[in-house]
Amino acid sequence: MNPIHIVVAGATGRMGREAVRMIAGENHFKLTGAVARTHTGEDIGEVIGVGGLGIPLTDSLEEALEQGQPDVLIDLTTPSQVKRHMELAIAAGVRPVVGTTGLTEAEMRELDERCRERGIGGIIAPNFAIGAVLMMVFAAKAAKYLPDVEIIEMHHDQKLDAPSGTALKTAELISKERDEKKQGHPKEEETLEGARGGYRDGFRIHSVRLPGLVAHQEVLFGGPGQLLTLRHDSMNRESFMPGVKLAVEEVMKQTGLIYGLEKVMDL
Ligand SMILES: NC(=O)C1=CN([C@@H]2O[C@H](COP(=O)(O)OP(=O)(O)OC[C@H]3O[C@@H](n4cnc5c(N)ncnc54)[C@H](OP(=O)(O)O)[C@@H]3O)[C@@H](O)[C@H]2O)C=CC1
Ligand SMILES: O=C(O)C1=N[C@H](C(=O)O)C[C@H](O)C1
Repeated sequence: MNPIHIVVAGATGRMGREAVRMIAGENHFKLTGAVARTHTGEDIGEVIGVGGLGIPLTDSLEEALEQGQPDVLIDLTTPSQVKRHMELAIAAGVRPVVGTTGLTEAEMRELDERCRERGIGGIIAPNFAIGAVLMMVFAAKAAKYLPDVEIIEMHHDQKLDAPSGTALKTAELISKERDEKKQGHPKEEETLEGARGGYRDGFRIHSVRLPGLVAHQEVLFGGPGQLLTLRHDSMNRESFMPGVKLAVEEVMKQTGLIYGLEKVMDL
């Protein structure tokens, strides 16, 4: 079997360097390019401390796509770059596997059309940690029977977007399972702006940012006399790699853009 050729955008970042390590450790994956704004020309393996991989960093995804002829782009960059990267990849017939958060629903619809026109698959996974995907799916099931819910997501203080992609995806899955319901007291008033969090389909999402955190989420359900708490913790970025590997394997079999890893899992 030919290995799947992969370019990583954001290869020097917290997630990107884990992805490069994961690819280097899999016989059926081959790294063909690495993109970041810094360290141009340096070997990505040397930059992340795993020894030479023979892949120089470039600051141009266009160049990495042309030279490496990859099958898959793994994008782990920033909300401001991800759409342009996906457009470039799809136009070149390269399947995007995207962990970068911050794309709007309208942007995802447009990118889905582009994938279909090109006859290729793409996967956007707001969270690659298998445990986090299970938490989201379990939350949707719980919401059917315990419709009063609030989400608390907690991340490191370098995160650019709030709420997290995981919280938004959890909210979307919950909203599909329960009728819109306005929670809390009808006369409730905030005496401190933002105290009740962001409002979405009748419920609240709260974002915490602190040094020391990695990626954590609690989904709290309340009913008369009872509470159910679903919680997931990523202790490090290695936790996301089995999901990245699964997404790369699955994207080769799909057509159109898939939003959420649960759609390629047997759940
Ligand atoms: N789906 C999931 O499971 C997960 C998703 N994420 C998401 O992944 C993304 C990356 O997170 P994280 O690794 O923590 O971020 P980092 O800030 O650590 O890394 C960002 C990477 O993107 C590169 N980059 C930034 N701007 C550009 C640009 N204009 N062109 C090319 N490369 C660029 C940076 O390169 P340089 O250093 O040279 O600037 C760096 O390599 C975020 O959106 C985050 O929310 C994070 C964890 C899990
Ligand atoms: O920025 C992060 O770190 C993470 N981002 C994703 C999100 O927004 O949900 C996934 C994970 O929570 C880590």
